[in-house]
Amino acid sequence: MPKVQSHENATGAEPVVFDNVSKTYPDGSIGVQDINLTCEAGQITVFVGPSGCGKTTTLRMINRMIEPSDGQVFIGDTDTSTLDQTTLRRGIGYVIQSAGLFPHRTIIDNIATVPLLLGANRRQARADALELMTKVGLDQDMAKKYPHQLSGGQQQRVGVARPLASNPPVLLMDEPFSAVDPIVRSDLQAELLRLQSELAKTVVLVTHDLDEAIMLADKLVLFEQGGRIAHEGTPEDLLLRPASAFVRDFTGDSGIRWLSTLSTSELEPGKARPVEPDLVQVEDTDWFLTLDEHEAPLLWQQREGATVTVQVPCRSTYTHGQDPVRVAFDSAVLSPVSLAVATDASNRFLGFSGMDDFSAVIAAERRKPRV
Ligand SMILES: Nc1ncnc2c1ncn2[C@@H]1O[C@H](COP(=O)(O)OP(=O)(O)OP(=O)(O)O)[C@@H](O)[C@H]1O
Repeated sequence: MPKVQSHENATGAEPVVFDNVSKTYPDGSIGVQDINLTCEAGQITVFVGPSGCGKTTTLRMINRMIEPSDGQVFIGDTDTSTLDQTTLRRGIGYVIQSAGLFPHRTIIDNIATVPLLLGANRRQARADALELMTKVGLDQDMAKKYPHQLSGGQQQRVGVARPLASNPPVLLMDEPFSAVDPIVRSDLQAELLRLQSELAKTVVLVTHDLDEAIMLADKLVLFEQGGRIAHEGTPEDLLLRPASAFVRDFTGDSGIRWLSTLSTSELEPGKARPVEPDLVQVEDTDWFLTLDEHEAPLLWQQREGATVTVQVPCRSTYTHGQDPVRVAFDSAVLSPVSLAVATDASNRFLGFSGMDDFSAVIAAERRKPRV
């Protein structure tokens, strides 16, 4: 986890600080009450919680799409209420669920919108936009296309690239990935983490998906009914040390979810005896794993001598050091010998990991001192 810091970080990102902030809507509805919270500079803070508990209200008070009724919101040392809204929003990127692109502008012009509005040189703005397309994983061939010619996931990548064009220190994301299918969604999540490791913005993100929150968050903020914060901390804090019964209920299956925060890099895949270039045996068993010509896992086989008696496809593997222990656990549960199949980033077979290996990682993690 990145080290917590409250002041401007090396990349110029600044913290967002809520000081006793409340919002009551004109009809008397309570949006949030007494929010005291720091979204640390250069980190991802994720708001989760049941519907109607104030996540979006809190997010939108940062760029003053919603004005607080009480209290102050700071970006760095600046009280946001002292800035005019245009100046404030220039420093804050905003990504929404449906990408919110201009339908009649090309992708490149969509991305370059804000720099052009601010008077940037057209050629430079477009060159920057092309570079950003690559950064968010979009093919530059798409530059001249219109939003409706792109898939939902591609549009959402443009939705992320557009605010980044003005290089804002703060990026707000309201359910950014909820309109796309699960596979695209996990690609976009991985892309966001990769981008963030490079850009280190102060990101504040709202999601309904607790697993997404656990994957992305440096700090998780769980809201509860009445617009109050039930618990804030690292994902591990919420999962293993819930502050209340509400937090415990909300984070159900917390032990399994916690495995999403543990790296597989401490596992040492083994237990495999090479038989032929494309065949390994699980040590001390009559089970074998066949490999294809690129050494990628292919089939589980049970053998009696040279006869294959059972054969099932190997459908679940984990990428060693890249996937979390939860993925390895899943692979073990789905394998006929209760062993996870480890591969390298090129999907080449590395070895097997078992429940005892996971237990060792969990025990080691539990022994680590808490800060
Ligand atoms: N414009 C408004 N006028 C009156 N009440 C509002 C308004 N916007 C939000 N609220 C109320 O404020 C509370 C918090 O709403 P908010 O949208 O912030 O919740 P949320 O946690 O983001 O919900 P969801 O997960 O459903 O998007 C709710 O009770 C909601 O009904």
